Amino acid sequence: MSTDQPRSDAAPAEQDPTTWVRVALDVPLAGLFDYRVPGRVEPGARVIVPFGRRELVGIVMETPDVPAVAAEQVKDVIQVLDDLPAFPADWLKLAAFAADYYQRPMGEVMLPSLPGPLRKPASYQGARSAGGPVARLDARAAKAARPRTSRRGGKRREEEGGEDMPDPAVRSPDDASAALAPVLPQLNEAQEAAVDALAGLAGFKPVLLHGVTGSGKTEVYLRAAERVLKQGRQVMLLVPEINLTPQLEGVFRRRLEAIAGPGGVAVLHSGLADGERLEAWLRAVRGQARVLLGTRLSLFTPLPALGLIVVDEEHDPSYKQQEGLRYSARDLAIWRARERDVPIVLGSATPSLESWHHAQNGRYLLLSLPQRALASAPPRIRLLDTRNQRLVQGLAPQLLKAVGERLERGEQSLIFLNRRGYAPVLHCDACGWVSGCTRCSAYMVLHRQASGAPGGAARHELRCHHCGWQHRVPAACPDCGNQDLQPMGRGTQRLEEHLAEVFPGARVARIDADSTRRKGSAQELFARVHAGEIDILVGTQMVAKGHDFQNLGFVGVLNADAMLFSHDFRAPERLFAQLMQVAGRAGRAGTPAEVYIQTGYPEQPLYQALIRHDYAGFARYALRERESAGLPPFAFQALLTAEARELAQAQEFLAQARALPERPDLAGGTDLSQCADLARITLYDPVPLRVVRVANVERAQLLAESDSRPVLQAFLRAWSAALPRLPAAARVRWHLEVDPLEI
Ligand SMILES: Nc1ncnc2c1ncn2[C@@H]1O[C@H](COP(=O)(O)OP(=O)(O)OP(=O)(O)O)[C@@H](O)[C@H]1O
Ligand SMILES: [Zn+2]
Repeated sequence: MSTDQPRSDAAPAEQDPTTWVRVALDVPLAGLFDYRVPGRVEPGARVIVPFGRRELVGIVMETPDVPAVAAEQVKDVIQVLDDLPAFPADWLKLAAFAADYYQRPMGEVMLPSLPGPLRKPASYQGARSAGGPVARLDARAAKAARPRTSRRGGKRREEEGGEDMPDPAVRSPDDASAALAPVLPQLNEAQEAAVDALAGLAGFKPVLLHGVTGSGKTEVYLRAAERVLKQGRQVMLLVPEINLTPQLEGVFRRRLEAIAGPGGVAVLHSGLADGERLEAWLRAVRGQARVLLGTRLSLFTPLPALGLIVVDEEHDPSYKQQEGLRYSARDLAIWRARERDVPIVLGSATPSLESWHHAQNGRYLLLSLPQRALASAPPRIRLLDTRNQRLVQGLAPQLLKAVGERLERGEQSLIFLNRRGYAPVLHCDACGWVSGCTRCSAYMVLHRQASGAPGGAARHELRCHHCGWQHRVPAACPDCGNQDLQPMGRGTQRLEEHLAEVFPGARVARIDADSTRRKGSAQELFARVHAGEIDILVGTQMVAKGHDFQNLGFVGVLNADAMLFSHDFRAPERLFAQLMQVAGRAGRAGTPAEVYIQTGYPEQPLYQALIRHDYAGFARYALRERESAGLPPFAFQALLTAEARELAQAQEFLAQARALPERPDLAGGTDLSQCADLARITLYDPVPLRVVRVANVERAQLLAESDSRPVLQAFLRAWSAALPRLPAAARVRWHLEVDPLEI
């Protein structure tokens, strides 16, 4: 072995027996890779291996008796990383399941799920590596903790029998609860019933906690979590986007650290620096943190004493990863709960139709919180029919009036518009020119840049939301020279500007992806809203999620109809959830609140269900439609997407993929009928994506469907293995998405 780390006590004279190891690597190639290592290595261990001209960190999956290729072709492992114990079997099994289910290589599941430093050979190499990132972190923690070790910490560390505890301040449940036990709110009847039902569960059981907005689902999670912590076990709490909801993080920390001790709650999300992520991950993996609170990526954290999983806002699309391993953290969480034989709670005011369907047919236990915890009534939702109205800057007069009234009463208003930028397109009245992106089949969006000097004129620029291309606003129409180019339509920036003009005394703020680009700025903006420093908030879907606003009396919704007639069959479900969620931000602390939705289609069943706050009615209607159309959850789907320089190439590849079941010759004789019940598989015609071209790449997709998940899975396994052999495969890039959320 060419390691530069002398192995501990192996006598050099005695030659270790060779072990063959089969290693998962994060490379876009299917399968595992064989290496040779002297001595014994367990599955689950990490190793550094040569791969082509690179060195990579991989994970040992198997130790076969003989290698898959001739022994003399097998290369040596460069280094066995023993700074962590081998990954446990249940974790390897989760990764294997995810890889198989989503049709991706094992290494692509496991390695990206680890904190960066653990998967970079460089963090173990060179003079300054000091035994690797884990050793460095532990050394730093031990140093920082030294002054305190003589007190409580010292004893505890001895008991644990190791110096590997970075946080010496972990307390036992008893002394913690005495010291900082928070005052718990008195549960209402429905909460009490839900908490009792959860306490009565033993082993795997998926529970759907359907609680209307503001009904106090958080309190139910907390009680359930506290119970599990008191049994000495760990809780995994998944949330959609933690950096947007620091308030929620605060509540969980305060309450659960009272039991799990300081350092007992680890928080993981993609906004953390490498070192922070490693530190939190390690605490969870070592069982020091007994609560893991995090976004979808936390799902893959090994947890030795897992006792409960909670998925908050389970309907949220951000649980689905949109690139690489396109997994659903919610779905994998259910699989993991089953494997570990622990309960899992899915919570939402607007559950996904999949989960609702399971709750209706008894596969999930349904628990309901039908009333708000603090307010006597839900907000009143009104539809403003925009058909016979004169809108000014897209706003109906009643809506402005409502904002004005709330202002006078000192209450906050939220105007929801799910379109960022100043205007979706710039336009020439004289010749009809519009600001198209040269690289994409989409418009360039007009954006206002933050003006330099206070009071200075705002500058505008054009940005493509698809490829990121930016350039200056042309001084004149590129086609006819007209100097009077006009913005068409409006986005959040223009709305913000207009509201500030209409209500000159009001403090107007905007929360969207642009205003929150800088790290920490979203938290700052939300903190200002919570502190009452904002009167009118303009925002995109970012403001709709989970925020517990205390003084929001009015919500106005613009442009909701845009999603009403989408070609995507899930659009109504998403729209209903979004509107219900954004409406649910109002009136949470008790004052009567109102929600106005501007629409040209007030008679639509979706809107009618919404004004009745009738999720169940909407779900019944939507599920009936899905069933009659044979759509999920009554069918199972996968989406094959191909990208190429020209659409025709992508289409050709998809056409071959579609023909493959009848034409085994297309992929060198792959007979798919041997692998799956083809009669139960439907392959639809390939279609171009709605935005066909992005950054000069053209895209098309093909939907595969079956009424049986196992049949679809068997088909996908064989199909995806054959796709690279199709004649048109060389000219395209393709990927397969199982259970796609957007079509
Ligand atoms: N039993 C209770 N007594 C008093 N206040 C409560 C109780 N339960 C919850 N609350 C308060 O009610 C408010 C709403 O609770 P929470 O934020 O958990 O709602 P939610 O169900 O998560 O809503 P959403 O789905 O809209 O996020 C919070 O301010 C919370 O502190
Ligand atoms: Zn573009």
